[in-house]
Amino acid sequence: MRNPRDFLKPLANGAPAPLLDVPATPSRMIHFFDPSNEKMAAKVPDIAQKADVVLGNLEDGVPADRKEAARAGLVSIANSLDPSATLWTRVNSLESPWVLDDITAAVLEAGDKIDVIMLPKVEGPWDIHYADRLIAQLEAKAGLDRPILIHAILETALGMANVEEIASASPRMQGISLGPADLAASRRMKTTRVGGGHPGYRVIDDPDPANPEAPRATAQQDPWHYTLARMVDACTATGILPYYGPYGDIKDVDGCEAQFRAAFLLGCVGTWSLHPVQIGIAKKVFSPDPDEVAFAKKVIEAIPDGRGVHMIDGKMQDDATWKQAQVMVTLARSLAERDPELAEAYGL
Ligand SMILES: CC(=O)SCCNC(=O)CCNC(=O)[C@H](O)C(C)(C)COP(=O)(O)OP(=O)(O)OC[C@H]1O[C@@H](n2cnc3c(N)ncnc32)[C@H](O)[C@@H]1OP(=O)(O)O
Ligand SMILES: O=CC(=O)O
Ligand SMILES: [Mg+2]
Repeated sequence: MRNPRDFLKPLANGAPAPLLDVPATPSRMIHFFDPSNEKMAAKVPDIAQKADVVLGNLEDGVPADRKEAARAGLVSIANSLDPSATLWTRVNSLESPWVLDDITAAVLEAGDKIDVIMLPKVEGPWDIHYADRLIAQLEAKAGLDRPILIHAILETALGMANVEEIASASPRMQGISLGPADLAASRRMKTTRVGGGHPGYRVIDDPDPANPEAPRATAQQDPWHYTLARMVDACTATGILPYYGPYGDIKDVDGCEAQFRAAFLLGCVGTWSLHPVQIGIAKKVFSPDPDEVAFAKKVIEAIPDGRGVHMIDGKMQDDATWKQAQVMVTLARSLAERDPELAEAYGL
């Protein structure tokens, strides 16, 4: 049991007070880079002008002999990046030999520049409680005046079983991303991919009794549907934000767009981009379609108080569709405030 009156008190003397609400700044794409890779790191200042969030990755993808260089690179980039950029980091997992130094360096040496620490392989609320207290102690030591938030990656079967408790573990929680590669391994799924579908995971029409030899229509299904839908509910129910995650087939831009769109339609606010080409895909998908926004505006204008039943363009609209229209227009407005091109496309 935790005393609810203590929920918004800092976990260490001198640490900043927790936030009541997750900041609603756009995070349609969290662009990953390896801070130990000089070529990639050199591109970050430019990429930070295009991507909503840039993330210095210290975990998987960074070889063991470059973990320290990646940590040092993160601190150096944090302290030289344009302050208008939004910087996150992904630290190594909690059982690794690097994570204590990762979190310590991120908070003590760049804590005023890093908004969110992404924690991989979170298995239950105990992992969040550990990181929560540690970050509070370090924030107090660094004299920070705003809390650094935690973003969990959902990538083990146990984490999946505890997703609601993870989402509600602390007011420091910002959101959760799906980690389809590690989750597939943890679940013993028989795949060798980073996210996306699989040609073997499909449904097929029944045979035609009149013509049993005729070809049967078949279609690939989304193996992440259950996971994403449950994650979206856990996040939304607790006031934090849900994200898709990585799509590893960089050259398959259509597959990437389809996977991102499925996540967007289910309620995710953003995704990861692993390669510069995925930034544009994420921007296109996670910014609502101008035609949908125009229809949503029409619904709101036609039903200013959101009540009753109405026919608009041949479709029944009532209190519930009015709320959907509000979701669409609120998102469009928040993006339009920062992006003149979208403001024009949405007429906002
Ligand atoms: C399951 C998980 O945990 S996913 C998260 C961990 N993985 C990652 O973060 C992967 C990040 N991305 C990458 O490492 C790379 O994009 C790769 C390995 C997938 C592909 O890299 P490449 O084969 O070099 O791609 P490509 O040749 O198209 O790159 C073109 C340019 O973009 C740069 N680039 C590629 N990815 C990135 C990136 N994420 N950020 C910045 N620059 C990048 C390359 O350095 C290259 O630069 P150059 O033109 O100066 O030589
Ligand atoms: O970390 C991401 C994953 O898919 O695993
Ligand atoms: Mg992973």
